[in-house]
Amino acid sequence: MNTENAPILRVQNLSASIGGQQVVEDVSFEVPAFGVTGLLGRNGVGKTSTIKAVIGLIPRSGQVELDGERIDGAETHRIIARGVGYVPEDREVFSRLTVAENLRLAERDEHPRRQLVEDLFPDLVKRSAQMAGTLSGGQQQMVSLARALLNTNKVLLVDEPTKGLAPKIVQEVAEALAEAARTVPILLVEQNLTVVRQLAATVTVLSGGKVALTGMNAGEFLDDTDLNHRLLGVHTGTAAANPNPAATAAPKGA
Ligand SMILES: Nc1ncnc2c1ncn2[C@@H]1O[C@H](COP(=O)(O)OP(=O)(O)OP(=O)(O)O)[C@@H](O)[C@H]1O
Repeated sequence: MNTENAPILRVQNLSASIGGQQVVEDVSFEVPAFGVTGLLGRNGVGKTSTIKAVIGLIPRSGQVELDGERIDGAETHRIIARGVGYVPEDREVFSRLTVAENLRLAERDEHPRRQLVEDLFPDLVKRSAQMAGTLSGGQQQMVSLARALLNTNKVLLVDEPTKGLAPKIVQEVAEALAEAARTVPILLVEQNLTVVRQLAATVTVLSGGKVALTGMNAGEFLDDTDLNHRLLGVHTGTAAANPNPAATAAPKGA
């Protein structure tokens, strides 16, 4: 049970390799039990790999505690069942199933939170009979988020939810995440710094597979032009700037 101020997720000395190459090196950080925590860094620094290592999708060493209990020895499906919701970068909807079928397949709890999901995503209710593969990128992102929110999770790991979406849809996804964060703490990998500023209380920043800073107030980080330039490669002041221009330059299907 989470006691006040105890982190919901504690990652210590996490290392992971892909194809024999170390992509996460001795990473330690905590995710508070409330609100949104940003996991930031330039392209290729190991953000996705860190999330995958936390849930055992890639081989890892080190210690991961969920709500005070070790999960680093467990298999991915058991970690998910213990309350770690995962919203992957590429959304991974079942394109040949309907929206309703995608959601039903994700239901794990005896009493899935259908009402919450319907309230958050009214558009998905209207589209429940539509094949998920024919949805826009933004709508697929909503399906992906909705699937994670149907179950009662202790924490959600959300990987680049606004990537490739048009600005208006980015805002819709951000608002859905803000609502979701009222019910579950979120670790958010996000390149869009406007979204980070809007949602995150604190940030951990990776650089070259290692932690460059952790637990810093998000607003203070984003206001620090030098830090932003050094760690993200962006000049802020224009905190709306995106360190990965491709992420907003080419909205796909949104
Ligand atoms: N399947 C893979 N095979 C080989 N190398 C990989 C694979 N996936 C990731 N990597 C490498 O691991 C490193 C970390 O990648 P990762 O996707 O974790 O970074 P990231 O910070 O999430 O990047 P991005 O912001 O571009 O998604 C990179 O050098 C990448 O090239």
